[in-house]
Amino acid sequence: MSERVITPRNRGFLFLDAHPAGCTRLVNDMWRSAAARPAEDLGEDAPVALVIGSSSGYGLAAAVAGLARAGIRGIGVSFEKAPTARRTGTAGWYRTAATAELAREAGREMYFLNGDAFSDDMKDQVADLIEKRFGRLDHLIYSVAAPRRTDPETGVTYASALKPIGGTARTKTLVFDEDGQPDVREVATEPADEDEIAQTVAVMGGTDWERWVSHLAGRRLLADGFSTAALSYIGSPLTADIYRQGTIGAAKAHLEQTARTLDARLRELCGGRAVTSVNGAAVTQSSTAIPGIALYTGLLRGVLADGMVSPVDQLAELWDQLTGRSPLVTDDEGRVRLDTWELTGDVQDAVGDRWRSAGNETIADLADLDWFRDSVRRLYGFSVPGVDYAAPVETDVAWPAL
Ligand SMILES: NC(=O)c1ccc[n+]([C@@H]2O[C@H](COP(=O)([O-])OP(=O)(O)OC[C@H]3O[C@@H](n4cnc5c(N)ncnc54)[C@H](O)[C@@H]3O)[C@@H](O)[C@H]2O)c1
Repeated sequence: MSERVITPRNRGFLFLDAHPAGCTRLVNDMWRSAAARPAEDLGEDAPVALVIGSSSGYGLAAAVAGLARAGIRGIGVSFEKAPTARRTGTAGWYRTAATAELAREAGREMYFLNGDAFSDDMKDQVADLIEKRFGRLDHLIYSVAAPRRTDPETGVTYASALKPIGGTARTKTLVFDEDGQPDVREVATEPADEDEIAQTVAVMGGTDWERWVSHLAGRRLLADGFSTAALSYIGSPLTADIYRQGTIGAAKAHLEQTARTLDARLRELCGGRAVTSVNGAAVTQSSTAIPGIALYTGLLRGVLADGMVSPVDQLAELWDQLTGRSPLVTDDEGRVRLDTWELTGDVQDAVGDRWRSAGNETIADLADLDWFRDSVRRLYGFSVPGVDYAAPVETDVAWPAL
């Protein structure tokens, strides 16, 4: 037992500790929101799903919406750090424990594995578990965001870069100083060289997703009608230089091309499907690291307020499409578009106007800064309504047992 009061300590958008009670409460709130049309208990017919990146952001939304709404059972994979004597566990550690508890209460068989999804060892562990417990896999959601990937075949480690391609990008950004005051600045990012582009594609492109599907197909675990979706982002012209036209955009283009190749293979192999799911902007640990995205998301919230569609609501829609509750609709590039609320002309015009006039004097009126600050803190379980932060809390929470 190691109960203590946890106070937030941060450097910029990164916090050193996470609050277990806050993380748990957020997962519970997501569950309630996704279960507006709860799934019936399908027993042995319940879809078997694998969610890779299940502890955070869109992957967590996939796991929670899948369990609460689509009635899935299956496996979640993520890479999180355990609590130690000095530090709490990572937020994803506590969110995974909370997700597992909700799955248990709902009577859904769900296992969580902690380790490197890029490794062959993790692919073997997952395949063994599917074989032993479920016999088949119906759905795979791929939602990994990582700075590095070691290729298991060569041992080479690739690092992703967040840079423009072809020329220097100047973008406005939003940071907060030590007193929490907003600071809108312009930053210049030098263009990536060919090697940085290739390395980013090697980390965040479709290679590992394709390896997962091939691995599971090789073990004959893909059910008839198997479907898989990998998460992607397009985003606004305002962030295009650094995002969609930049190194990460090259990786997303590779991911989307991988989807088209996989789709053709799976149709032939098992009547299956592979798509990318293009989702809207959300405050996550990964997205706050991208220059300009914090400002953009704060302004977007300023324009849309509650009209922003949460990750769990977007993923509930994705599950409806993957499980046949509603038809699977793709654009002409084979992508499921859950980002249309963000990219309408009206919304982009309004965000663009605000972006151009954003400065230190105007930002508080243009962006929803309180929402943005709270959203960042909530990534670590802080600023969650209803949690008593003055009370000691148990940090030594066990990873869900297999
Ligand atoms: N945040 C956004 O605005 C946004 C919008 C649209 C699409 N997306 C896409 O969603 C996907 C997930 O991004 P996110 O923002 O939810 O990220 P996130 O940082 O919130 O979550 C990343 C997840 O990946 C897991 N992970 C990282 N490295 C791993 C490894 N080596 N092995 C196993 N698991 C690992 C983490 O544990 C975590 O569960 C990405 O493809 C991203 O491009 C994000």
